[in-house]
Amino acid sequence: TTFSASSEADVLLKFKSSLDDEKNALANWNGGSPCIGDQANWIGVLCTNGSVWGLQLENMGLEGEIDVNTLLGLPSLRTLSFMNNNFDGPMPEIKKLEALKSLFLSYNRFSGEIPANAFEGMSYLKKLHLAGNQFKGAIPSSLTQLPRLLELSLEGNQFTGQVPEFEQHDLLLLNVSNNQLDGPIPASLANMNSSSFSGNKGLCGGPLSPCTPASSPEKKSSSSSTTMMIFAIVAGVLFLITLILLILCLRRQSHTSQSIEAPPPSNLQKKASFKEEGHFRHGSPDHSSNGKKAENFKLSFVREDREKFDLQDLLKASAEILGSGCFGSSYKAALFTGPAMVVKRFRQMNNVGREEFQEHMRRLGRLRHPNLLPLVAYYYRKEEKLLVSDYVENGSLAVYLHSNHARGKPALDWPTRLKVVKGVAKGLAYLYNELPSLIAPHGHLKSSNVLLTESFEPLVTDYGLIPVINQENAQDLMVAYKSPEYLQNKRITKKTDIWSLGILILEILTGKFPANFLQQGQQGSDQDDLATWVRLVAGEADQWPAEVFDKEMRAKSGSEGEMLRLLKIGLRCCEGDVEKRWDMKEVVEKIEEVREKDTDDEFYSSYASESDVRSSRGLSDEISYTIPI
Ligand SMILES: Nc1ncnc2c1ncn2[C@@H]1O[C@H](COP(=O)(O)OP(=O)(O)OP(=O)(O)O)[C@@H](O)[C@H]1O
Repeated sequence: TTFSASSEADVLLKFKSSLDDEKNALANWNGGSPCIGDQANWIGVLCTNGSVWGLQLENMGLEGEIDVNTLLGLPSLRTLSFMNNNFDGPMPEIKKLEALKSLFLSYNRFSGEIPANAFEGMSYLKKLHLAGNQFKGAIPSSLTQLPRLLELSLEGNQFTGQVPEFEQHDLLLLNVSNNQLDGPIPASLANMNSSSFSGNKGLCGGPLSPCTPASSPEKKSSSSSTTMMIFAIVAGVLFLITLILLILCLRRQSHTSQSIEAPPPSNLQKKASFKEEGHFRHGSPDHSSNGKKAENFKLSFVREDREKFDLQDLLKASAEILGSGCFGSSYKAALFTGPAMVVKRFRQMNNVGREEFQEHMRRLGRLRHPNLLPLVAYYYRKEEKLLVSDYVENGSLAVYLHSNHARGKPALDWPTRLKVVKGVAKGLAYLYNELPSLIAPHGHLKSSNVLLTESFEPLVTDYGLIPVINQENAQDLMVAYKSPEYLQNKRITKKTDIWSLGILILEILTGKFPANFLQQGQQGSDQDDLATWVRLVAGEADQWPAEVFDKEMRAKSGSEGEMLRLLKIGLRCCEGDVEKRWDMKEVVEKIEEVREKDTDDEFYSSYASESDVRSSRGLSDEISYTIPI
């Protein structure tokens, strides 16, 4: 049976009706066909031949029910991603979608046990990502029966029991770290990296330390009753202490809850022609009665060369939310006569007083480089700060790398990706020169902080903020604090930004989202990042590591050597040992040496196909394709 486009539209609309789309992210799911040929007309929909083959509804603040039965009406559906939303409740009954090849549910709030047979019969499933939820109980045994499984990411849940045997599998990626698993690691997984298992107190064997009699669950259960009693007493005392601390904490909170849960509405809110009250959960325009004087809305400009305006000027036109990051939301607001601006709201910025803040903003305002997005103005209030910069029409690199399908735009090709890397490296080198007093002059380099001009020149943003960010929050918020040196030694160095650049390069080349590989805010090793995955996959390939590169990246034939060279640079930047890691100067030099191949050969699109790409490509012999690990 062929399904007409209109019936797929109906299916999707029915699917949407059970979702809770508070941010109205799926606003353009209204009329027409979701797909026109291979192009998506609706956001988050992936299309092939006029049919829906995937849904990529990520970072949209979605909640509600994932109505699997309705999705059965999409016969070409092969991939589903609901990563980074707010879905909760039990694992959806996904096995009904027998033809599914990949499922990404990481970083939601799913909970409860997953039935042992939850994945039974899913003979096409290759990738299953459930990281960062609250699943508990045993790892479902049906996973071991999936004939095509390649990637299994279960980290950051509360799975208990033993790691099952994956005998018939050639898993490329396995991560069960940060759960509550115990017992020996099965022999079939013994050659996996230790980071795949770290953060489970009871696991042993394989790449971890050898199992001792005490680590065997059977032995544990036969412990003498005296040990049990001592344990019970200690647990009881601990429970009491926790209870007392909790009560004290609650008391303290009740004193401060005014400021935590309902801070006074900001001037921005009060003035808000912003209609999205939901986005200002902590206050609404209704509370704006205590009108303040206009001078309170005054922006402080850090550049002389810009026309001055006030917050009111910005807010006369309606504002549009661009997205919510770690610190708060960013809004696009248009001046009446003049360009659109972006106002980014920061809450965790009370590290320094007004004077010092002002001085630092002025320092940032003096920076000028073709690859830096200039800071234009700021607004200071004790509780929150607003930073104002130009709106960049083309949006962020993150969107180009991870949602291009949804936007119906072609994926970035190799020359463009190389140009972006070169520009970012230059911007970073400039920051290193101009802000020598900062340990990590950028501190927050990631793909959503790289904006693209019309000609795809990168503009780096959110730089130089480490000195003004609250130190107690920085660990949860900023990229520099996810580096191996911080996770291991609580140390940030002059080379920490190089690590972020390395991860960014690998993200650009692989098309993979680095946060999926990071241990979310947990103390851990440096082994869990995207670089580890690249080393693992590329190291196992004895030829050109096709699996590593983004399949969507188009390039002229013969570019492989240069692509590989950049991949190796990315890996050198991610070197866990800071001493061995390249410094800024070295990295920029190496990146500059990478050239885009200058021939008129036809474009090939072999990365777009899932079939074996090696045969379709003329590999030149002089290049070594193996990655030294
Ligand atoms: N000046 C700008 N022009 C166009 N888009 C922007 C601009 N600044 C930010 N954006 C986009 O708006 C969205 C939200 O950005 P924001 O900076 O608030 O969060 P983030 O970068 O995702 O996370 P973080 O808060 O950690 O920096 C992102 O997709 C970002 O790329």
